[in-house]
Amino acid sequence: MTRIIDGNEIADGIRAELRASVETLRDAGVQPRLATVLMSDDGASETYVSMKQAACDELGIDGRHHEIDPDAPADELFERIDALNADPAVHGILVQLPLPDHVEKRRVLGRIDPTKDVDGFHPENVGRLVAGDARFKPCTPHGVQRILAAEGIETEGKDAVVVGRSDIVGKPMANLLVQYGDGGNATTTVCHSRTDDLKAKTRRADILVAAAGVPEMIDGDMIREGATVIDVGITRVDADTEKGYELVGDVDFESAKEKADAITPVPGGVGPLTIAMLMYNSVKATGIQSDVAVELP
Ligand SMILES: NC(=O)C1=CN([C@@H]2O[C@H](COP(=O)(O)OP(=O)(O)OC[C@H]3O[C@@H](n4cnc5c(N)ncnc54)[C@H](OP(=O)(O)O)[C@@H]3O)[C@@H](O)[C@H]2O)C=CC1
Ligand SMILES: Nc1nc(=O)c2c([nH]1)NC[C@@H]1CN(c3ccc(C(=O)N[C@@H](CCC(=O)O)C(=O)O)cc3)C=[N+]21
Repeated sequence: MTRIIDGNEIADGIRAELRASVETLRDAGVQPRLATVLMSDDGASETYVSMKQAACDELGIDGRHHEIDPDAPADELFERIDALNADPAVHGILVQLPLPDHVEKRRVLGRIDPTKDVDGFHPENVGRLVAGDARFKPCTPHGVQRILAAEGIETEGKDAVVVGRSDIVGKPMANLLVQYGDGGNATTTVCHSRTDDLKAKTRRADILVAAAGVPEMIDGDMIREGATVIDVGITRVDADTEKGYELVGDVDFESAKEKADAITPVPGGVGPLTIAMLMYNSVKATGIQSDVAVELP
């Protein structure tokens, strides 16, 4: 029987433990605070940011939301980041991506204080991750690692294939899978839009992570019998539903389920873990900055 992995359940468990970590900090007189910054009027981005704020509320983290007009000059965003960096009461800063075209992503990510960089996208944190000394693991790949661990799926010695090489999902995912230690030691292949004969690569995967953002591009025929399939992709597709859209993953769930031993659905798979691991990094950042020893799940 194919196992349908319940991301909400795994995320609930992590959040429950994080609540105790937040208590420890508050008992020590430290109120964890996460600033989210949105410079976009995209509906999906607005939804994600409000979900992050709701997760903060649930855990007792003080979530402060900042909005910047998408037409404003980039300097307005830089000045806001500088102010948040300088505010000792703010422990975590997340600038929601994507940003408007006139704002250079690299300059933004490099401007955030690396000890407050709860996304783990600052070059210092990327470097630490690659060097095997991660401070903040990027939330989505970290969440995928937690799913594999929770499901008892061993990575050591396995063939892992990641479809996608973005800075926020594909590259850090591949990096975690190839690291020494638990959740790593996999033989890892990274595929992208220029990959020749993608199917030949994905069919070798014991663990397949799909993060291309192309709805249902991975079907059962591209999956090895018995594989674990992790679907990171989320695309809003127009549909006759209350919201006017539905969420579609990169994996054709019905045909993939016939081949996979375990598979994540969309929604209810990786997404909830992304939010849980953002909370994890926010608690970790607070501990680092306040010098309070805090246990993390
Ligand atoms: N569940 C969650 O928590 C999250 C979900 N997402 C979702 O994951 C998906 C990926 O996000 P993100 O990494 O930011 O996206 P990007 O668009 O930044 O990257 C997509 C990657 O997929 C590759 N790709 C695109 N088309 C193909 C193809 N036909 N075959 C092989 N590779 C392909 C691209 O290749 P190339 O580099 O050559 O262009 C690129 O490397 C999106 O659907 C996004 O919404 C993202 C973050 C969190
Ligand atoms: N700086 C930055 N950090 C991010 O972590 C970041 C970002 N920018 N930009 C966009 C992507 C996307 N992302 C998701 C978070 C939660 C769900 C999630 O919880 N999804 C639910 C469903 C959500 C819904 O109903 O729309 C699920 O899959 O079950 C999905 C995607 C974080 N991202």
